[in-house]
Amino acid sequence: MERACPVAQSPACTPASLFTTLLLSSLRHDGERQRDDVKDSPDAPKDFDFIVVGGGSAGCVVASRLSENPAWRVLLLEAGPEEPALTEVPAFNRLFLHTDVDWQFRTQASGWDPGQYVPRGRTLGGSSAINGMLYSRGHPEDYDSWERMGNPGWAYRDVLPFFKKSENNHDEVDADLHGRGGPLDVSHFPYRDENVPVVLEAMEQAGLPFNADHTGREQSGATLLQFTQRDGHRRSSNQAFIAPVRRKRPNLVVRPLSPVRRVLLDSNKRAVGVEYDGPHGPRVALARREVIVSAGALQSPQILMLSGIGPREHLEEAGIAPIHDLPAVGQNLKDHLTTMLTVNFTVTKTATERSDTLQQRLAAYARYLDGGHGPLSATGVRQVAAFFRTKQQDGTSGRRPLIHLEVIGQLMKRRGAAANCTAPGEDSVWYDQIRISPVLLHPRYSGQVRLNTTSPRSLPLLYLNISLDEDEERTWVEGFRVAASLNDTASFREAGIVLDAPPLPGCTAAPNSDAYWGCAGRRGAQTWGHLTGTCRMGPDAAASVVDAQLHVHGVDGLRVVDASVMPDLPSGNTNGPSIMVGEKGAELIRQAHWDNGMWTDATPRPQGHGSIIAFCPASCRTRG
Ligand SMILES: Cc1cc2nc3c(=O)[nH]c(=O)nc-3n(C[C@H](O)[C@H](O)[C@H](O)COP(=O)(O)OP(=O)(O)OC[C@H]3O[C@@H](n4cnc5c(N)ncnc54)[C@H](O)[C@@H]3O)c2cc1C
Repeated sequence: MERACPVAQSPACTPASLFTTLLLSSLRHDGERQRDDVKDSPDAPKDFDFIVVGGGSAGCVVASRLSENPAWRVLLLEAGPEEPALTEVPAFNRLFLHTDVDWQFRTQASGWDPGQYVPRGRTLGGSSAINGMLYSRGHPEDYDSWERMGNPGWAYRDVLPFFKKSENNHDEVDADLHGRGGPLDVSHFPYRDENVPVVLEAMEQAGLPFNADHTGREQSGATLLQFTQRDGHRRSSNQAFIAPVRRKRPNLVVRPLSPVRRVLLDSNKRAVGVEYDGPHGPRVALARREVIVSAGALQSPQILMLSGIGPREHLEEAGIAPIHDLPAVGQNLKDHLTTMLTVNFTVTKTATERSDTLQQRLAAYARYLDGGHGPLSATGVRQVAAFFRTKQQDGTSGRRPLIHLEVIGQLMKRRGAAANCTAPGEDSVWYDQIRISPVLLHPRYSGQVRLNTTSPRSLPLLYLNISLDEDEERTWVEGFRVAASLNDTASFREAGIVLDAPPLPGCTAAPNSDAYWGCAGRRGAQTWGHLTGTCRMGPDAAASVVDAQLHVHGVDGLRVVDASVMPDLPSGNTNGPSIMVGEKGAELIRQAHWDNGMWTDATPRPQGHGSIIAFCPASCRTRG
């Protein structure tokens, strides 16, 4: 996930900076997307029907869907800035890591994890603005198991309509399973990297049959992935759900650069508003109906805890007065497990377009600017993946896969114009190495999120607790072995793509042995950015945070709607599922305020600030 060079920070990156500036000036301009709603003066109205905290994958959906009703005033508060224009270039999907639109979390050492960087989007669009854009849903059995955990309404048959509702699929796909006409464009990239068919063929030769649609009836197999993009331009949740309606809906107020400090509760444990830092100072906004927390799996539990909702002992130890004891807040942090020490193949022939010369690079930029064509409109060989069940699963009844093979291009040799710096995206679209990571989709361990300080500005502490039992290690090693077996295929031989498995520092085992791959997994173990589960959905307030309606147990007028509510990981990337949670959450909210064809007004408007100040510091009483 690491970017090779900090673009626009050193003179060495000048060519990259030049190109990005050129592109930037040709793409839509950030300023155009701003509206008066950004101006958050103390006199601005502060009463809303709904307040959505966090404008990420799920939050943008919730705010967009709720504001479809012109009678409801909806406030969307996002901690980060407007989405930068360059996020739309697929090849630059790693450009924004380590920048100010990335929260740049670090984990605490725990289990096999010595401490590592964890990216998260900090901008309108959230992580969907900086992610790899891969569209996945996981397996139908994932959602059936959510229902079996005590969450009625979350089985596959129930969530499928919400996946379809969002989707505007442009490819030839089964209409029973895919949507057309939704706000979120999904399709294959328009540009096909030369090695895409080579890797797909190698996978088939290695026993992974081609599957035309891994989000269809069957997930397993080698596949050409679909992405949240249209004509070579990223479609973040912001681009899909907020940007098209933002100017048209006076009842939707979007405030970037407005981190929420906490949810305000009245003395009946009812959420009545939020306290936040606007660009022009501290503010309070009030919600007549509900507050919806959509700040993602790391910050939704942080906001709940800062609001006094969480494990009593931890809150007291952190110096927060507990208002509602909810032990599961911040627990059950789950993620897919990948590795930095991947199965690497050297591309020995010139099998991919290289940025060897300035002319080639300029040509690529020109092709992109002319309607989104060429290598910059895609993510190189990353368009291919495979999902499969392992031998460990033989004889078991479930069909969901345990391994995802992720394929990435990487530029190892710096040549020609690229010698100065690996420009944004070049490492994925002009590469001389193919890296395959076997991703473990259902590791059993779980971590936690804890408060670091009482300041909303300080990032919470993350413990991944990575560790596998012997069974899981065997499964993972099988993933490495299948990836390495591509070396024995005619497809790779003919294309001159050769396994490169050198001795690994700290691993004594013979290269390409099971022990060698086991060591690569253990030493390279890292997050895949699919953090979920910290406000887990379930029926029991002792073991979960929200119920199947996404209400926080024991608190009125407060829901969590984002990846944090997932009670278990889906068997695939989590952006599509987070957007589905947003769609379903918005519908649950809509139904709760809809009675006999009338919008209900059952929720009493809070009377001034009288009921809130019990939990509001003196400073907040004077705020606008
Ligand atoms: C680098 C990376 C690559 C990934 N690649 C893929 C991929 O290719 N495909 C895929 O399906 N998934 C991918 N994912 C995962 C996927 O993007 C996430 O699972 C999904 O976006 C989570 O959605 P969310 O709504 O829960 O949180 P987010 O989208 O992270 O949104 C949370 C939002 O809340 C805001 N926020 C936080 N605290 C506050 C506060 N106090 N006040 C106001 N706002 C706040 C944040 O700034 C953010 O905008 C990737 C993730 C990362 C980080």
